[in-house]
Order: sequence, then C-alpha cells, then structure tokens
Amino acid sequence: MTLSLEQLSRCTVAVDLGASRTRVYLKDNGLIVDEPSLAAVNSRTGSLIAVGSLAGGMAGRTPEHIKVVRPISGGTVVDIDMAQRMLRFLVNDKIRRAWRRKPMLRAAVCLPHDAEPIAQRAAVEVLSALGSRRVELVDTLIAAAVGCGLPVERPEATMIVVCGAASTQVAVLSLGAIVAAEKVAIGGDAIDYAVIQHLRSVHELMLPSQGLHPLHLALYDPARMGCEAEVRGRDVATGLSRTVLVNTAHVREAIHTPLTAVLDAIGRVLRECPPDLVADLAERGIMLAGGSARLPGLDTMIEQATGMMVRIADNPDVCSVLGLGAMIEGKIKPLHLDAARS
Ligand SMILES: Nc1ncnc2c1ncn2[C@@H]1O[C@H](COP(=O)(O)OP(=O)(O)OP(=O)(O)O)[C@@H](O)[C@H]1O
Repeated sequence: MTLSLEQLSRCTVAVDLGASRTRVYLKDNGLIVDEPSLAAVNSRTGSLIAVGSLAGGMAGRTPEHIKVVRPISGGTVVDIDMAQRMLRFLVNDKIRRAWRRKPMLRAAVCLPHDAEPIAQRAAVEVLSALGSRRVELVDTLIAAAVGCGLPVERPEATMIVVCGAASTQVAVLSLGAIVAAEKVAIGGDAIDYAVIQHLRSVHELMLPSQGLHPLHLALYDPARMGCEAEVRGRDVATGLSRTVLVNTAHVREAIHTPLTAVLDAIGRVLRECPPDLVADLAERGIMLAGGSARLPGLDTMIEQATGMMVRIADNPDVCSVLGLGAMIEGKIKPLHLDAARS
C-alpha cells in the first residue's frame, strides 16, 4: 500500500468499498455517494435491477428470481463483476463528467489493514471499471485517522479504533505510519447476529431482515436503559407474527461476547506499543470511528476496560472516505524533518 501524499493529490476520486456501505468522494465536489453495498439482480437474465438503498429496500421482499447480493464481504470485494456494475451505477454520470475532463483519472481506495494481495488486486480491478488508469491503495486506519482530524503526521502517538460492519481495526499511529495494529473480524454485523440469536433462542422469535434498525434505536437508546422494548417478528414454531417484550439489559449481555473481542484487540495493540507512546496515549485517549462507533455504550465500555479517555469522531461512519478525500484534495501536508547535521 502507498502513502505518498504527492501521488494521492493527483487522484480525482476517493473510494471506500465497505462491507456495509460504499462511499465515493469526488475532488472539488465532496462526498457524492454514501449507499449500502447492495445490488438486486435478476437471476434469470443476469440484469441489474437496483443498487444501494433501492436494493436494500427490496431485501427479503423479492420473488425467487430476484436476488439481493453483497459484492463486498468482510471489507473485501468478493464479486468483482458485480462490484464494478454496482459502482458504475452508483456514481453514474457524476464521475463520467469528471473523467471526460481528465481522461487519465486516478483513484484512491482505502483497504482494511493487512489486506491480502488478492484483495488489493480486486479493489484495483473494480476501480479500473470507472476508467481509473492508476489506483492508489491506502490503509483504512490511516485514512480514518486523518478523517477524524488526528495529528497523524506528528511524532506523537494517536490511537484509533475503526468499528465497521464486518471488522474492527485498531492502531497506534505516529509520524504518519502505523506503529502497532490489529484487525478482528467482529463488527456491527456480529453484534446484530448476537441480537438475532438472543431473540431466537430466548424469545423464539425471528426478525424480518429489515427489523434490526428500529430494534437498534429501541434497544440502545440510553433513555431506555434497563427498560423493555417491544419487538415484532415471526414465531419460530408457528410462523405467525408475534410481538414480544425484550429486556434491554439482557440484550446488552448478549452482545458482550463480540465486544470482548474488540477490547482484547485494543489490549494487544497497547501491549505491542513502546512505553513512550503509551504515555502519549494516556494523555490523548482513544478515537472511535466507523458506523458501529455509534453503538451507545461502546465508548464507556472501552473507557472502563482501558482506563483511557475515549472520544467518538464527529461523523464516525464517513471518517475513512473523508480522510482519503482530504488527502486527494492536498489538505494534508507532510512533515518535513531536517536532516541531522554531523
Ligand atoms: N446508530 C447505530 N447504532 C448501532 N450500530 C450502528 C449505528 N449506525 C450504524 N451502525 C452499524 O455500523 C455498521 C456500518 O458501519 P460502517 O459504515 O463503518 O461500515 P463499512 O465501512 O461498510 O464496514 P467495514 O469497515 O467493515 O467494511 C453496520 O453494522 C451498522 O449496523
């Protein structure tokens, strides 16, 4: 992966191909796409019917021959052809116009920390479909840290935790580079899965595919801590619609196991870090980014486990693409270190 600010400033477009959402930043225009990474396809003809939120609205409601698919899984493109078609559909003429003005379009894409070469190649191929002749790959952790406004280029330690849908990535950065990092395959999806399993085993209730969002709001609303939330779903045995009262404290217990894996990853990164940097971190605290950073109580849980101050970024879900955007706009200046004189 590259982190040449000069090369990045020549890019026209910055892309974050997330497991849950696809985001595109166009130079001089800002964020032009922020849509679910979903495509609805007619399996008889192979034609694309809808992408993004339109496809999301169809999930669980389609006839047999229409499938809603996720071309990106775990932060990696798993279906290159479908991801290319989805991205082309999402950006449509907004980028094509820019490309006509600047045919040697360069793109920057952020990839999960330690992405395999095959995942890097897949991302490059997807971006090539937009007409990019050259693709710069940037570690999500660095892009997110820049997007949160952390002073990554300074010789001071900063710690970022990016809680996405498929994974959580943790890093300590200093002088524009990663000093120690960890990635665990636990994110918002695993937390949702724990909630679904809890409802299924304790209440014998199956949730509709789009039933989790209102459930998030009801269950994690701090004003309703320790209360009961009404949840409607389908009875596992009879198949009939049923409403149950769910104790929010029990649901919080159910999501404790996936969250423990996140706390362990933070602990491992801190242990790997040189003591001087840990002292910096004790002063500066931990920055939380990614959509799952919005999970109420996650910041307090990390604070209690580490004894360090935890802050949630202003727009946690779009930090990575906005950080990449700031880099292609040339807003991040490299630190010039004077050569030591003998
Ligand atoms: N208010 C909220 N409360 C709880 N979880 C939330 C909230 N808003 C978003 N999420 C979760 O955030 C996740 C999406 O985060 P994000 O947009 O960072 O994912 P992504 O970048 O597509 O994923 P990844 O980084 O794993 O590729 C989803 O799992 C979603 O359920």
